[in-house]
Amino acid sequence: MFSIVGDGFKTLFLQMHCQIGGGGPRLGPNSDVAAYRDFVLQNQALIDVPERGKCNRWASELRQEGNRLFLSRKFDDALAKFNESICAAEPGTEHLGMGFANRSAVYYEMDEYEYCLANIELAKRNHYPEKFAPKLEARELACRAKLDDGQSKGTTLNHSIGLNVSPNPKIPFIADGIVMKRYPGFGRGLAAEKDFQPGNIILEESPMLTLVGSRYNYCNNCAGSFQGCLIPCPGCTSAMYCSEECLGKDYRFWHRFECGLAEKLQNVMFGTMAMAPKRFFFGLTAFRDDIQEMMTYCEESTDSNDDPFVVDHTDQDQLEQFKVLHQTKLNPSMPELESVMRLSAATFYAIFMKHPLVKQLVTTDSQKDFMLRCIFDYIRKDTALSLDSNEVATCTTISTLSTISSLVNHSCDPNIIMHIRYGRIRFWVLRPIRKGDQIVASYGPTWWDPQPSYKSIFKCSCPVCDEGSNWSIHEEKLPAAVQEQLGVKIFGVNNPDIDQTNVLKHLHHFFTQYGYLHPNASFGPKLDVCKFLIIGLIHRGSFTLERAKVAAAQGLIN
Ligand SMILES: C[S@@+](CC[C@H](N)C(=O)[O-])C[C@H]1O[C@@H](n2cnc3c(N)ncnc32)[C@H](O)[C@@H]1O
Repeated sequence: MFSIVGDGFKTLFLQMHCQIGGGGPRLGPNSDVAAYRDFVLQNQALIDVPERGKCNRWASELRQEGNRLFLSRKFDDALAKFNESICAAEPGTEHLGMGFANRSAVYYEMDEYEYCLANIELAKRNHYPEKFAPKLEARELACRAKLDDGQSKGTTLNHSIGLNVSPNPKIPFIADGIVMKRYPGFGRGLAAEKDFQPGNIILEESPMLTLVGSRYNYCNNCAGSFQGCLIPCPGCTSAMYCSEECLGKDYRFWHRFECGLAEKLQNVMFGTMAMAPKRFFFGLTAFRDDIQEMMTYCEESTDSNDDPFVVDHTDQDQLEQFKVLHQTKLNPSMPELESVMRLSAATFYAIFMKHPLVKQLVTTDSQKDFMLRCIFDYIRKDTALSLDSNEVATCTTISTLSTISSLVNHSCDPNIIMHIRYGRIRFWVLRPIRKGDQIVASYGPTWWDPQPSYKSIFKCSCPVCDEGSNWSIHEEKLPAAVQEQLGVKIFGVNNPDIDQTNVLKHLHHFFTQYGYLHPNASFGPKLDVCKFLIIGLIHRGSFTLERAKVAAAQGLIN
């Protein structure tokens, strides 16, 4: 789970405990969430922080900081600073153009010429000052010369990172032959109805909702992390997007409720719990802003189907997807978080009820009560349902909520690698999956890397942790032929001259051939190698795809 906790939330939490000691209202883990709401409404002053508006002076200061980082060749940090400056710049002023131009300079130094040209274009379209135009033109010419000289980092993939097996006809982003099943001890999960082989990519889903702690490195809609292409929300300083399409979609389903409240929301954030209001407003939008209709559906359909495989995903019907997600029956037991969840729901309620649009849509007492309870219900469910990925480079956690991928359960002996980044969730088969197997990913720990510090909100029922199962690591020595093959593969992985895609192919071939010896202790490091190779391929592949998109938009390729 996400670890960011806002200062306002901490202050409110302390105040709640002081009041208990001082004879104030007793708010305990079982108190009704309405009592928490009343407490927050009485103490609103404690969480009220001002919003930061667009300001060119601030944009200029941020650009100077970015320039210093650029000169020290800290390019990623410089990009984040320039992004912050782009967000702060007042629309229609030269400060916006200057931010994009500075970003183009970073990309030139990183030998990312397509991204550089894209930013030069953005600078020109956004009032870049005439007096500096020769500098920008010189950079553009130099960039084109580099590309003409064949110095692009590449716009074609030599290894697909998309679904590479036949898709489900109604859900094109998941392999055919996968269904939802209920598993004792796990709840819902994904089951294979046919065999899958190592190397198969069996899911490539765009998350329905995302949550990212860092505003200036990721797209506010899809959580894509292509800093070089991010454009700002024209209305606030807190959201960036990887495309006009993401900007439009996010505005419609979420950002119109969040825009102008970002600082207040950040101040009361308690990790993944911030996903809940997002889900609520996504639902409200799917119900065409008709809170009464949404309320009637949510209150009357308590026994509806929670199997997302019944929904036809080809027509991208957000209402159907919302409905099936709403039906999730998960009710995790988290006694230590009960008060926090209630307080969190109440603070979100108090903040959103000040938004003019929310005030206009949510008017009666019963509608207000529904909004409060719905956000509380989603906080509880989404804490369990969200899938998280930790980004080491930016110290950020990306949380996602989706109809299909959120069904995947954890096992310390995973058969897939789950990768969440660049606006996509991918499931990549690691070791052979047989018809009837549950498809399981690791949420963190594995048998070869148990991660003692890992804390989970559930007691793990996977075969490795379940004392009743007969799962155990085989310590016996492997046959000579296998050992020899393992040795060769390790050599291949460490050798920079060998194409990693081929090494991955060999490793997959190895597991297909000798997978029956799993879980042998000697396999652990190889599974780890597979994991890193897969992550590396997705990383490079995603950048290549993005570079190709940027190049096509520039007319550099067809
Ligand atoms: C991302 S959801 C997976 C889908 C979920 N099982 C469902 O019914 O919707 C994660 C939640 O599933 C359950 N879960 C996943 N892996 C588990 C495991 N190894 N042992 C027990 N429960 C597990 C926990 O409730 C966890 O919070």
